[in-house]
Amino acid sequence: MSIAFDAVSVRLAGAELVHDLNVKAEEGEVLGFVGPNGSGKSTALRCVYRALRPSGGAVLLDGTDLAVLDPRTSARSIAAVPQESGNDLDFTVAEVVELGRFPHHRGNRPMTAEERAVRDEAMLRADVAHLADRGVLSLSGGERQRVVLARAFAQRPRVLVLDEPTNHLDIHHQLQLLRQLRAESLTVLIAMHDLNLAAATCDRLAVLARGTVLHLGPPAEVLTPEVINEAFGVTPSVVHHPRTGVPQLHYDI
Ligand SMILES: Nc1ncnc2c1ncn2[C@@H]1O[C@H](COP(=O)(O)OP(=O)(O)OP(=O)(O)O)[C@@H](O)[C@H]1O
Repeated sequence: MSIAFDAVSVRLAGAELVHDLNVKAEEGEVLGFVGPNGSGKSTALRCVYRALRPSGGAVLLDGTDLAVLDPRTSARSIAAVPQESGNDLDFTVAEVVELGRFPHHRGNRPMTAEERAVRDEAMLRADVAHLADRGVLSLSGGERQRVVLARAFAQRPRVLVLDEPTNHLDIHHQLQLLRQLRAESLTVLIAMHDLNLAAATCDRLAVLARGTVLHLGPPAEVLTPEVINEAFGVTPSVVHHPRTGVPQLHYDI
């Protein structure tokens, strides 16, 4: 499924946080959102997983305005790994991951064996199966992040929205997640601060600044010293990965 921001703007507390946002992730594409702090990445993504409603324009799921879909319907297609999960109840890991099945349920039926298998597979994929019976409040930051990821996998979405999903993960789990995202036929919207990992992961990057897209294109086109300087006010040296050819940025400290 595709996701498009069609002239999206977001006003909150009298400020325009996002404006004139026009970008479309095609089915199966990994689209990265990069940009300085406060540039509107999270605000834009929150409109896709419906934590925020655009004040102008629309977010389109395969051409349909999300605003006309009931939340449970869109949640069958769109899963999110937000920056903060807001989960401060001491559920077990298995219980939190089960919540991912909620949009697919009718009423309060107990989980079927098939549903449990989906949950268990999601826990394995996010490497939290060994934590299934632990309370989430007792987990480390990275473990908790992987539980939220498992919940999103359990949702079996067509579109996955991830806001800085690697910020608590060790390098092993960062690479595991980013490889998984590339291997799936999911449409992925991902906000990232690590531009080198973004270059290796994303088909295209949207560079945001001051609430709108400054540049959009494949990593090799947008990760140039000029664009990085324009967006972040620092000038990197750009080299290319010796095996993959992906652009990688280095900085003088
Ligand atoms: N609820 C709110 N009310 C007022 N301003 C807000 C609100 N939420 C976000 N903002 C402001 O909107 C701007 C964009 O925030 P957003 O979180 O989208 O940026 P970001 O690009 O994700 O930043 P970061 O890289 O720091 O995570 C920021 O200046 C932020 O302070």
